[in-house]
Amino acid sequence: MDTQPTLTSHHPEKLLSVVNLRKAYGQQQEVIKGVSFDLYAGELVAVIGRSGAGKSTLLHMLNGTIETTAGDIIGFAQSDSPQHVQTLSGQSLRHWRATCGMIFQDFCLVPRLDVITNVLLGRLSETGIVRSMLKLFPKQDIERAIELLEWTGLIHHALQRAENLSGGQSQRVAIARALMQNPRLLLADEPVASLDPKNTHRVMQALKEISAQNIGVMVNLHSVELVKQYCSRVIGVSEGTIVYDGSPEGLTDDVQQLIYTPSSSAAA
Ligand SMILES: Nc1ncnc2c1ncn2[C@@H]1O[C@H](COP(=O)(O)OP(=O)(O)OP(=O)(O)O)[C@@H](O)[C@H]1O
Repeated sequence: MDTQPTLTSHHPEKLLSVVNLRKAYGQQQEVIKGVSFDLYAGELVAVIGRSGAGKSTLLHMLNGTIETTAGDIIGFAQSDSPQHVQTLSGQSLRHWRATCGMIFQDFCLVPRLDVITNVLLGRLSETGIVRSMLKLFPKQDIERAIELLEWTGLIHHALQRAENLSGGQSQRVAIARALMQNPRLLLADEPVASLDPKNTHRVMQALKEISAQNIGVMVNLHSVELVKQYCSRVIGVSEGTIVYDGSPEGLTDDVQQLIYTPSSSAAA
């Protein structure tokens, strides 16, 4: 599974600074209410909280698929000067989204295309739609896709249609597709929510290996057990604010109550 160079450093590279971030959908109340944190290369950060706490909204704002209402998201992941993600548009936004790969609960594969083409579609922004549809992928991209399918254990399914894969296999293809962009950050929105225990562990193990390759990984999870088993850091969100940011070992019963109990019942 040695597909990317391992870099070690005593000063982890900062990939992202989130400063006082806020989000309200339309005229509704804010669902993210002034959130700040930094994200570093090599971290596997879990975001946990009750349903509706704002976890998905947060992740989607980081890669620019949901607009922010206020605050700043500063990306350091591209080699040049820091970028204010919420001000990006057009090609620079597409470039940021490639730097900041994303996977989802429902995989978002193209069911009728074969597995390797789905992986290669991770390079769509570079290859272009016409070349991609005609499967005119550069040789080095095909080699990289094969490498990633070997790493995920799915090389024997490379020519099979994606619609015939199990949920766990589909999620691993989605991870491979995200890695085709050579991201510095990987955002995973409830990637194991629909998976059985065995596949859940396979996907979590894959995310851990990706973070060990000096990529910053941020994952929305509902299981504290998985957080403790796999993650290096956990951010607890309650009603749009961060109420805990620290090690998984620090998730005591009191801290979990703070994260998972609605403020109205906590006050009662
Ligand atoms: N497009 C939208 N328009 C209006 N409100 C929205 C929209 N998307 C999310 N919300 C609301 O924002 C709040 C936060 O939703 P979000 O999906 O970010 O929470 P979550 O913590 O990811 O929840 P879950 O764990 O159930 O996925 C919820 O109250 C939700 O109803």
